[in-house]
Amino acid sequence: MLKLTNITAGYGKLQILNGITFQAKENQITVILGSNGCGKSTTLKVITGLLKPSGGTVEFNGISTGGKRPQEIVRSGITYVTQNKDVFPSMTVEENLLLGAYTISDKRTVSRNMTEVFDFLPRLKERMNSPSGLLSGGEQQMLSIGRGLMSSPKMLILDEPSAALSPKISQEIYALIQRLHTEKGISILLVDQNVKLALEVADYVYVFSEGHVVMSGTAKELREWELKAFYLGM
Ligand SMILES: Nc1ncnc2c1ncn2[C@@H]1O[C@H](COP(=O)(O)OP(=O)(O)OP(=O)(O)O)[C@@H](O)[C@H]1O
Repeated sequence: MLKLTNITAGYGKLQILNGITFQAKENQITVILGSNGCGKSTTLKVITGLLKPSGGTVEFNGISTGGKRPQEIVRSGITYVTQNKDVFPSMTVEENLLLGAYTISDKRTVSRNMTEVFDFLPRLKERMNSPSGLLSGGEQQMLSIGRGLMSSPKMLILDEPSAALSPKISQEIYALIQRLHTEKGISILLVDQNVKLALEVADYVYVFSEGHVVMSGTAKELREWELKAFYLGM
């Protein structure tokens, strides 16, 4: 389980997170929602070690990740799939996938993970020798997720997995997210502007506003909460 307690963080003098407390439980899909600029990505940067919080604690499976470098956090089982599908366009699909295994030194594990990714995402196998820049937007998002899988994660953190994708492709990506959960047993923490799709897969939801958690509950509870219109524009 991932547990954040009273996290404060920001950029220079600008404080963005004003005491964030939440949990993402093992084998669940946890979703963070909230309007632009409320601190969702900043929270993910704190969890993944890219941004040092000014206060509070982050624990993964009972062990503090405070002070750990990003690659140590990846080794502990948390892998970040960043926004914008940042694949390297001139490198092939296979080469991009190999980059995701940068924390693993054992070649047999890397090769096994590659086989598992190709079994799980056969479309990537078909395109393994293509430059990644030739893939469609949805395939690039799939490749970003596949690259995340190369590090043998226990928890995948997905930042805006449906950003800039058509409704149909967004649905495909969400179906893939559910398979990660049900077929591979990977815990998921995701942030998305697509409230409808995110609520369809969520086990538990946190809503942020101005660097605070302002609501939390199951997706069903959240749908019923009358103030959702105010925070989520639904
Ligand atoms: N590197 C940075 N330096 C200064 N300010 C930043 C930096 N990164 C983000 N911010 C600011 O911090 C605030 C929170 O940004 P954050 O990316 O966490 O928001 P978000 O909730 O993920 O929003 P969005 O849904 O638009 O991605 C924003 O006002 C943003 O402009």
